[in-house]
Amino acid sequence: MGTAAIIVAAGRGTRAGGPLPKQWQELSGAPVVLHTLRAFARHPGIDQLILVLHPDDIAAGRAPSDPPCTIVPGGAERRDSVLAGLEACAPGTQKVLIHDAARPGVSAAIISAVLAALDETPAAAPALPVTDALWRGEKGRVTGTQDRTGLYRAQTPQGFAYAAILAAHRAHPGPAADDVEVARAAGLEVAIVPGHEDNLKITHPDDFTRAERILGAQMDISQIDIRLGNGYDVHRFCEGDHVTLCGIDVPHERALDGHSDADVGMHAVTDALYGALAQGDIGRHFPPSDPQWKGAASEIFLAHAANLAREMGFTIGNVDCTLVCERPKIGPHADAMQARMAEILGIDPTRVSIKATTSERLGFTGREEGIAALATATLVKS
Ligand SMILES: Nc1ccn([C@@H]2O[C@H](COP(=O)(O)OP(=O)(O)OP(=O)(O)O)[C@@H](O)[C@H]2O)c(=O)n1
Ligand SMILES: C[C@](O)(CO)[C@H](O)COP(=O)(O)O
Repeated sequence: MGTAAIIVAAGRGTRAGGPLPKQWQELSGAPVVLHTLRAFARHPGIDQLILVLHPDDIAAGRAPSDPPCTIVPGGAERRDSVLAGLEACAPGTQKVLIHDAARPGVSAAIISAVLAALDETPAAAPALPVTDALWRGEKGRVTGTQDRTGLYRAQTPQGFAYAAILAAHRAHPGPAADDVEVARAAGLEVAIVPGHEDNLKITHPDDFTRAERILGAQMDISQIDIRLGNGYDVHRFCEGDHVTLCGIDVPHERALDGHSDADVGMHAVTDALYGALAQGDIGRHFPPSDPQWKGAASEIFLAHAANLAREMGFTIGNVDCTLVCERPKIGPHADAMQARMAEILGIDPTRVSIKATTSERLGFTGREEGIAALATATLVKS
């Protein structure tokens, strides 16, 4: 529990406007605050994550459950929220990073740079040198110029030796623009590490468009958790007049034998999802020894696997299923199977592929003793 990250998200975002405080508005498919939390959750140097929320947002049930974090009610001013977060750090905390939820574009490189600088100084923060000319102005007129030498634009995460910043915050008498100001008032030396333009603080309505662009560009493969799973299943033929494949009843002179409805395609896709999640297989979640699953519709299994994926924070990228049989012919039913599978999975049909092959009359499928199915599924968490 050596290094904590405190994400302050208890402001009301009045300057940004919108139907919800800025940290709850959607950006690239997730609330701003979730992008920020994930950036710290996936950094290997962070041991504990503390999220400071407005009490109204906690009461409204907005606190996220994934990534796992300690939820703390914030205060009226930013520094009240920071102090609440500091007080909630686990015993033994050595270093702490304090970051605005409103900066979702923070990179792993900035987090690493601040952490590394803390090995040398009790405080460190990212900043960018001012590059524009600076004026003073009044009533729409320039009234003077300001030398920009030695001026920086401060960003977060601002990092500190934990005990030192806790004591500094507890002792600080008045307002403070940021935690560096509090640290300096307590006499701490603060190192400057390079900030980045992409680490912008969403403050005004236009900033959402910029932040969306930045997050879109940042979504590189190294930041996305992609899981691949495979599934394989076989059911033998028995007496009957139809087979159920990928949720569709297909007329046939035989049926498939099984404990459930023997939907071999749906079972393979279900196992591919469980496999991608490293959560075993259908048998583990729905034991064949349990009589309640006798003759069960396989969509129960598929829906369970899809919901489990969502609960674990994944979206289903795609599924691809190959049915192996000489007969019945799958082609005429493939579109209906695709639509039904997509409906159960809760995804767009363009993400579902159902295809078939014969085995050239070789083996048990070639001899029409049964049907086999193979499936692949991808899951994505960003
Ligand atoms: N009482 C407060 C005020 C601010 N913050 C957080 O501090 C960060 C930086 O503050 P700012 O950008 O000023 O956010 P708001 O106070 O929400 O914005 P505004 O001033 O426009 O209302 C934000 O992530 C904000 O949620 C906080 O945790 N508690
Ligand atoms: C902490 C900060 O993000 C550093 O730039 C900034 O001071 C927050 O400013 P605000 O006045 O709360 O918008």
